[in-house]
Parts: sequence; C-alpha cells; structure tokens
Amino acid sequence: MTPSNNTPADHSTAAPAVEADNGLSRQDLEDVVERVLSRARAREADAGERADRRPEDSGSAASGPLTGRARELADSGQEHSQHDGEQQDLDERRALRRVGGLSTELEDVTELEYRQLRLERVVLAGLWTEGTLEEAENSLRELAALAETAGSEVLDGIVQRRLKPDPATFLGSGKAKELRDVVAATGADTVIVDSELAPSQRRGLEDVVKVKVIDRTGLILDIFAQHAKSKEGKAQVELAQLEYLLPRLRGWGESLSRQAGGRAAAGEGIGSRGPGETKIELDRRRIRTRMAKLRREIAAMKPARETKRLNRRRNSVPSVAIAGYTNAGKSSLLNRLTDAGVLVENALFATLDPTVRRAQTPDGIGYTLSDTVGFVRSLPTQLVEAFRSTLEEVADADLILHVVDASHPDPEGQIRAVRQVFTDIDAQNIPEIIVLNKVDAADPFVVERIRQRERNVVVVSARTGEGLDALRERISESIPRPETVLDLLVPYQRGDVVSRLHDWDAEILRTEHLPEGTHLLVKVREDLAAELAEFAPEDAPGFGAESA
Ligand SMILES: Nc1nc2c(ncn2[C@@H]2O[C@H](COP(=O)(O)OP(=O)(O)OP(=O)(O)O)[C@@H](O)[C@H]2O)c(=O)[nH]1
Ligand SMILES: [Mg+2]
Repeated sequence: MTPSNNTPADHSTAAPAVEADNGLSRQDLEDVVERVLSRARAREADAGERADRRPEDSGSAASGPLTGRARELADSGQEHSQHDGEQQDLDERRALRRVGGLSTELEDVTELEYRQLRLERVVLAGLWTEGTLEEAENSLRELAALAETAGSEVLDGIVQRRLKPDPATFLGSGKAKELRDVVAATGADTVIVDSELAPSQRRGLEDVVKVKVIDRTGLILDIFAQHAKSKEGKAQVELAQLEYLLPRLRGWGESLSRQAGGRAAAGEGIGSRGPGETKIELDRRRIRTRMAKLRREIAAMKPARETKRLNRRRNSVPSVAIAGYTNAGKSSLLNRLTDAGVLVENALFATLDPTVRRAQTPDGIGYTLSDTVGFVRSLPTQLVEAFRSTLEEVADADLILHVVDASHPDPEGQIRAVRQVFTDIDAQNIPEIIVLNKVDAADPFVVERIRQRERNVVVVSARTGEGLDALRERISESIPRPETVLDLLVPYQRGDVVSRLHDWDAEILRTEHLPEGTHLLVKVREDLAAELAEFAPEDAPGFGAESA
C-alpha cells in the first residue's frame, strides 16, 4: 500500500461518518486490521496447500474483504447518551493527543525524552503462535484499538504464523525485513509489537526496521500516562514507565533515525555505540534520580489518600467498586446508577475523589460507587504496582460490580483476565456481581452461556437502561446493611435529626407521632447509633411487643 491511501483527505470523502481526532476514521482503522488479517489468513491457506513450505517463508497474498469488526472499538457515533453528561474530560483528553510531526523537530533529545514521545504513525506486528485464528484476530484488534487509544495512526501491520518468537528479532528474519519494507513504504515512525519483548529482541528488531519499536507493555504504559489525572496517578505511571525503561535503554548510535522510517533506512552501522554511549549514561543517571524523587513524592502522598479512605470507613458507608475489562461500560454504568441531582446535593462527599460518587439503594441506604481504571489482558506488573492506589479502591470495597461486555467476541477471556488482576491485588474474596453489560448488542446465546456459568449475574444495558432496576436491587441486597436497632424519641424542634435519618443510611422500620416528639424505630450503623444516643432514652416509649 502507499501512504497516500491513508491520508485523511482521501477518506473524508469516502467515509464521512466518524473521524477520530487523529484524522483516521474508525473505518480506516478497521480496514487496516482487516487487511492485515486477511493477508495472514491467505498466507495460512497458502501454507496449507503447500505443507512442505515453512510458514514464515510463504509469500503474502492479495487481501479479500472480510466481515467482522474491531469489537474493542466503540462506535463513537453513539458513544454517549444523555446519562453520560457533558463529557468534558473527553475533550481534555483529546487535546492531549499527539501533535503530528512533533518527532521530526526533535533532533537533539536524549533517548529518555525520545522514548517518552507520543507514538504517531504506527505499524503493528504480531505472532500467531498458538490458539485459533480467531484468538489471533482478537489480539490484533485489541492491539489496534490500544494503539488508537494511545492516539496513534495505525497504518498497516504484519502477522506471522510461527511456533515461537525468534530470540533475536521476535519475527523471523525474513518477516522482519518485510516489516522494514512496510515501515519504509508507509512512512511509519513506530512499530508496535503484540507481546512483551525482551530488551535484546527489541534492540534486534529496531536494528532491522530502523524505527522505534514498542511492545504491548510500553503501549499500555503510554496510554496510562496520557490518562492519569491525579498528581499521584501521574507520578505512579511515570515511575512505572521509568522502571520499564531502565533495563531497556540502548544507545542510539547513528543507526536509528528519530524521524520517519523511510528516510531513516539510509543510515547503516547497526549497533554502532560510540556517540550513544555518553547519552545512555546520562539517561541512566537522570532516570535513577527521577525515580528516587518520584518514590519520595508518592510516599508523601500516601497519607492523604489513606486519611480519605479511613474517613469513608469511619462513616461506614458501604463502598461498591465498578471494575472490569477496559471498554466494558464501567463509566456508562456509573453514570446510569448515580443521579447527578443527588450528587450536587451531597456536599458531604464533595471532597471525595471525583471518580467516587454517592448512590442510594431503592430503600434509601447510601453507598459509594467508584469507577476504576479498566483492565486489559496481561496488565503489566509495573502497572499493577503503580496503580495499587486506584486498585486499592477495588481491594477495599464491600462489593465489586464486575462489568463484562457481553457483545465482545471473548467475554470469558476478559472475565479471566480481570479475575487475575483481582488476585494480584488480593481482592479475590470480595463479593462480586457479574454485570453482563451491552445486552442490547450481544448474542443471546452468549448471554445465556455466561449466565449458566457464573453464579451471580445481572444482565443489563447501560445504553438502554435494561436490567438496571434489577441491578439496583441486587446491589441493595449485597451491601452490608445497617444493623443496630434503635428506639428513638426525637423532639419536634429537632426536625433536622429526622430528615437526616431519612436521607442518610438508616432503615426506618416504624414511625409514630407522640405529644413529646417523633417516635421512630430505626436500624442504623454503629457510628450513627453513637451519635443518636441522646435521642434513645432508656425509658423509650417502645412500640410494643407485637411490632418490634
Ligand atoms: N451497545 C452498548 N454500548 C455500550 C453500553 N454500555 C456502554 N457502551 C459503550 O461502550 C463504550 C465504552 O463505555 P465506557 O463506559 O467508556 O467503558 P469503560 O468500561 O468505562 O471503559 P474504560 O474506562 O476505557 O475502561 C462506549 O462507547 C459506550 O457508549 C451498552 O449497554 N450497550
Ligand atoms: Mg471508564
């Protein structure tokens, strides 16, 4: 293919529908994925016919049109409903995306700065080592979606059928050269590989393709870096990135261009280390200094967060964490379940992290609902470490809403991946409701299959609102309920106490109006019981044996 096939102008006429902010429409991205996959398929068929040929030697064949789409990619045409509010963060996030042509201006950056540059024009590379073609497809689609999320423009890709990665260059040497040609032809400046590469493999592959090579871990780290919002989150991602980078530094020498691939290929002298050597030492020193500083900063931030959480604990408000695979619909669910009106009224919780919101059961028991960072397959360990603070929100919860995208081709795989993270953060024993989302778009057979397999399933659609009442009920049954029974007599001039009982976490079992005041039988949490002691006299009137 030629680069001009991908210029936004060509497609803005052909596919006016939805333009991603980097100029590449969703359709373009899907086209790329389909092209790559169909080549892999054709090659596979080819190899099947001539079984004596080694798969990596088989030539590429013409692509044919394929059905199916990148399910990880949302159809952004209907990304938001009115329940999602203004989505101001989205604009902010999009403004953070990469600026075209940035890398070419930076001739004199150190490798550290270079590595941290945003990805721009990328080519994907994957191995299909085991499993079905369908799994290989899902994996590549997810990689394309991740790359797009990171703000890059996916130009093309290569999938190789191979039993195991080449120890030197990941792809076989023939394939790596083919990749180099694709990079040159498309003018890509980055190759993204769908695995975690050993530092030496990355170096080997970079030496062949002559542009920056990023692996899946690096890509995910990059996305997290873009999306981190809080000061602590930012520091943690940066630390994770540096930890990842340190053993992977290499001298650039003259062999790699920091510019677009095509022009780069000219410089030979693979692995020439001379001029790179000083820079690499400089980089290492800078990285270590920076890491030490970040660790200190993070340690200093921890107490504030701890206090916040302890506060919530002390108020013994039950906490419900929404967790799940990325793009499962967690945030949509949060928006559906929490009413904006309630939020504004509840000034009490104004100091909470913005992703934690207050919600109520149908019978008025308050709880907090927190949105969490999405999980992905093989979430890099550095990130699990770095995001421990966000993930502690999950590990600390009284209940987890594990949101699953029922319309995804492999929801069970996603459930497994998410549970793995639960285990990593020691949250595996917290009660869990599987919220099977996107039922409006899902195959009923798949929905039924998961319903059979899992114990505690509620089927919903955050988009249409289906099943949400049932979910509210299920949450209500599953959170810890107030347990201390109090017999209260509240004087009429203390209406504030009564209204507080009504909107705050008490189950009112009976009410009657006596000459001295309002007589109530309530169930409250222990801490509230202590506060209400003055209204619970020893000689309370009592509701009589028959009603207690
Ligand atoms: N068809 C359909 N789409 C949905 C539904 N719920 C969410 N979506 C879409 O799925 C996409 C992802 O939704 P989000 O709520 O952002 O998902 P998330 O789990 O918060 O994603 P991350 O924060 O990236 O992990 C959006 O385009 C939503 O519009 C649903 O019930 N049906
Ligand atoms: Mg979200």
